[in-house]
Amino acid sequence: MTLRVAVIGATGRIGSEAVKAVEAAPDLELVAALSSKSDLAEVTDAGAQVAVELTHPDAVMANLDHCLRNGVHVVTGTTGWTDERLATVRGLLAENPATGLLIAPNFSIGAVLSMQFAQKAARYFDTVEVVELHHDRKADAPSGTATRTAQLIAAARTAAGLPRQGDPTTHGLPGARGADVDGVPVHSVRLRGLLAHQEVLLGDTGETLTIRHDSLHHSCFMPGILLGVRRVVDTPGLTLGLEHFLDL
Ligand SMILES: NC(=O)C1=CN([C@@H]2O[C@H](COP(=O)(O)OP(=O)(O)OC[C@H]3O[C@@H](n4cnc5c(N)ncnc54)[C@H](OP(=O)(O)O)[C@@H]3O)[C@@H](O)[C@H]2O)C=CC1
Ligand SMILES: O=C(O)C1=N[C@H](C(=O)O)C[C@H](O)C1
Repeated sequence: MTLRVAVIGATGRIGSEAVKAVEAAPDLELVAALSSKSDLAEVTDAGAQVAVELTHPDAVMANLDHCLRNGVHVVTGTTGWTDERLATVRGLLAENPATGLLIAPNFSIGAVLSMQFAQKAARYFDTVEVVELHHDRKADAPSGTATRTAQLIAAARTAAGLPRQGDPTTHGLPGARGADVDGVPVHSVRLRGLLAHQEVLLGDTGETLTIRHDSLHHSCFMPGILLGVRRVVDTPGLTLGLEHFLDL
């Protein structure tokens, strides 16, 4: 029995790669491929069981609303998540309890591992900052990955009883110290030629630790997307992060 899959955002940088990956998977069948010009009804009309949603922070909520209300499981990597947005999708899922939603800030196995390593290291270093570097067409900053990484680090620091780290800056330009994500400074670089890269810099007396990950091609996200598609159908409710589908 093959799983019927729709890709929403099929003309995009990652969506076009996802189309190829789904088509190449023997256990999956691509039944719809949508762009910004498509009607969302194509997902349901095609009988999709799972939608892979890779669009834009302005579009994701309407796409999830349509899919979840119609019992279509969703795997999304689109960014722009806030507590309010998460509360909205939790509400939608409560109304459709048999349906699964995976929100993955990053589908690359290496990126997921680097986030886990950073979370593990966080308690041992008094100071930590995140630098993310992306291509020059990216709509959101900080990246979804960097935001999630900083949140995981901040939670680990709190659990270990570490205080919020101080900032010695008394003279500076606005933005020079990056965005504050739960007390962790996050710096965003946008540069033509890059794809997606991140460094977590941890420092304490006499030593630093740098955890770096580089995505060099969109193919790196495909094993994670395919894993998400196969697992989400048996995982009702919200799963936040691909790590929950990995045997880490
Ligand atoms: N979680 C992860 O591992 C990854 C996540 N991402 C995230 O995925 C998202 C897409 O990234 P990327 O592929 O680079 O973006 P692109 O701009 O290349 O592609 C966006 C896609 O979404 C479609 N789209 C845009 N607006 C709408 C809309 N209102 N309704 C329906 N479809 C729409 C576009 O259609 P059209 O061609 O018609 O404009 C296009 O197919 C971003 O949020 C990015 O951060 C990216 C890589 C990895
Ligand atoms: O826009 C991108 O390209 C990416 N977006 C995701 C993010 O914001 O973290 C994942 C990856 O970094 C690529």
